[in-house]
Order: sequence, then C-alpha cells, then structure tokens
Amino acid sequence: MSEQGVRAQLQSQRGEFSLAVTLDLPARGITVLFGPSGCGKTTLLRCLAGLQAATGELHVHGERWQSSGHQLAVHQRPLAYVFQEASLFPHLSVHHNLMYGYRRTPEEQRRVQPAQAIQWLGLDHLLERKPQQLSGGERQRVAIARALLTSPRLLLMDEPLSALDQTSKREILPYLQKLHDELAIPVVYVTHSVDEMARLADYLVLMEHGRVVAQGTLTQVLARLDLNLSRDEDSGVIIPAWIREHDTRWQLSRAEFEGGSLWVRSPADTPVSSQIRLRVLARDVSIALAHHPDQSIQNLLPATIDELAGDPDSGMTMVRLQLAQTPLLARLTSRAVDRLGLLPGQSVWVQIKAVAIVE
Ligand SMILES: Nc1ncnc2c1ncn2[C@@H]1O[C@H](COP(=O)(O)OP(=O)(O)OP(=O)(O)O)[C@@H](O)[C@H]1O
Repeated sequence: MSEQGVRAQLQSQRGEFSLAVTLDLPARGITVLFGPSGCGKTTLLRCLAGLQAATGELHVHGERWQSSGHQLAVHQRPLAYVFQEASLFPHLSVHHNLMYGYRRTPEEQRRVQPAQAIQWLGLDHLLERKPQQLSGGERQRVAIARALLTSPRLLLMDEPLSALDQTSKREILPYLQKLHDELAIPVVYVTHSVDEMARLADYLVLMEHGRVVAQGTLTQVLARLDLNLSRDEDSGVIIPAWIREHDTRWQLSRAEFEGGSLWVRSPADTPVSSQIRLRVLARDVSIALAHHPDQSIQNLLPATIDELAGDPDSGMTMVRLQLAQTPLLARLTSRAVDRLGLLPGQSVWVQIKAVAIVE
C-alpha cells in the first residue's frame, strides 16, 4: 500500500467499548467502512478526526498527525467531516455557505476552487437559494461541496445518504461516483448499504466488535471465503470493466474485464470505453466441466478453481474461481460439488446466468 495514504494504528475506549485497529488505506479513492451496528465505525472516524481520544499512531499523506507524545488537535487536522444531516448556515445562500470554508482556508493551501466544486456537485442553478429552499439531497450536495472547499487532505463521511429518501439517494450517488476521478485525497465513507458499498468503494474495511477483520480492494475482500460476507444470500463479486461494443440488434453490450468479456443488457447512454462496475451474484454462477455452447446462457468463460468452502448446515458450498486476475464466486449445492469432483487448481467452465451493471 502507498506510503502516502492513511496509516493508522489506534486504540480507544468509549465506556465498555474498545477499539483497536490497524489501517493502511490508499492515498486516493473511497474506502468504505462496513460492519454491523455498534462495531465502531463512527468511533474510528472520530479518532481519525481527533474528536475522540485515542492512543497510537496516525499518518496521512506521510504527515504525522499522531504518535506517542505528539497529537494534532482537531482544528489542526486538515480534514473535512460530512455527517448524516447537512448542517448548513440557514441564513446564508448556497453560494455564501460554500465560500465560508473556502475563505477561511489560507490561500496557499487552497487546492479546490469554487467553480470546480460547484461543477462536481451540480450546484450552478442553486447558488442563490437558502438551505430551506433545497431538497435533502441538494442540501447534502452543498455540504459535500462546502467540505471540499476547505481543501482537506482527508475526507470523512459518516452515512451521508442515510437520512435521504430513495429518490434523493439515487440522485446524489452519481455525483459521489464522479468524485472518484476528481479527488486526489483519501475518502473514508461509513455506510450500512451494500448498494452504496458496491457503487462507491474502491477499498473496503470490514469491522466487527471494534476490530478490523479484513481490508483490501473491494474485489479482493468480497471474494474472500473466510468472511461472513460470503455466507450472505446476496454474496457475490464486483468486477471493474469497460464497455467495448454495443450490439444494438439485441440490446446487448460487451463489457471487458481483466480476464475476459461478459455480455450485459445495454446500459442507457454509456458510450464505448466507459468504465463500469459489474455485479455477479454467487447464486447466478454455475460450473461445468466442459464447454457447452448449446444452451441459453450467453456468458460462458474458462476459469480455474481457487478455493472451496462447504457449509454442512446449509448443504451449500461456496467456490472461488479465478478468471485470469479476476475472482468470481459460485454458490453450488455440496452434492453438485461432490458429483463433479471439484478441486482447487481444476480448470472448468463457468456459466453466468445474470450480470448486473451497478448503477
Ligand atoms: N458516548 C458513548 N459512551 C459510551 N459508549 C458509547 C458512546 N457512543 C457509542 N458508544 C458505544 O461504542 C460502540 C461503537 O459505537 P459506534 O457509534 O462507533 O458504532 P457504529 O459501528 O458506528 O454503529 P452504527 O452503525 O449503529 O452507527 C457501541 O457499542 C456504542 O454503544
């Protein structure tokens, strides 16, 4: 992992609850903190922000924010924090809300300009409005833009969409996705939503009982068989891919990834070369020992079995496969695994019944 991201080794106590984590997060992109309620996600964000006392070490972009005997105070940490509810100044227009943090940032530290933040979050037509004249989603977009205009070196987001209705969530997610490409800082994002995780996470940190149980790229962590995630009914992988061609006759598009191509329902307004994410659920993948093109399933790919994890209680086995560099999960009955004699290292064919574009 890059030296320049977030490196932390922190311990903290909050009443009965103890947090003890080691983190090594990339310098850019979105890291999603995921885990059951009460596992310590907010506590961890608060420790990173310096809002909660913690012992240990914290380096961000190679700068020391905390170590034994040294601690930057909250106001000395160049970070921004976005909460569930946007706390905008009600008497100020959107424009003045945005400029508030910008003007307070010393000129030589300004890395984000108002015009950029306004464009990223689509706020042009809202600048003269007051916060009470905005929808919940618009308010949250203003809060995010305002946070970015303080030119933070780290952006912390604690369930920023959880107070919004489904429509507002759908409206704001594309803006957050776009920030991936624009921001050159780490974003640590807490959510309970598998959808938000699937769409936004580049990197995933799984927490339980105040501890980190796994961290790595989204694709790697979702494909691990030793985690509870893989036992979920909706378990599966997310595969980064690029649209390579449209077949307008059949309304299908070919999406290429590291390890092959998959045909997907043509996404609306997605030009060739666009980057997308594909979601393949383990229950939609089956395995054959030979290539059978004479069937309705269009997506047949050669793969190698990597690992198998049987669950005697459910009679199901999760199989991890590799399509060149890309992992894939298949959920099969243990009887099928036994009949086919599946073993690690074996070459097989995977049949993928359904592929969804994450959007
Ligand atoms: N002020 C407090 N005093 C004592 N214990 C607290 C306090 N605030 C939170 N806790 C406890 O700390 C633990 C972690 O809480 P935290 O809010 O970090 O979890 P979380 O993973 O963010 O949960 P959620 O997903 O429900 O927001 C919980 O067991 C909680 O009860």
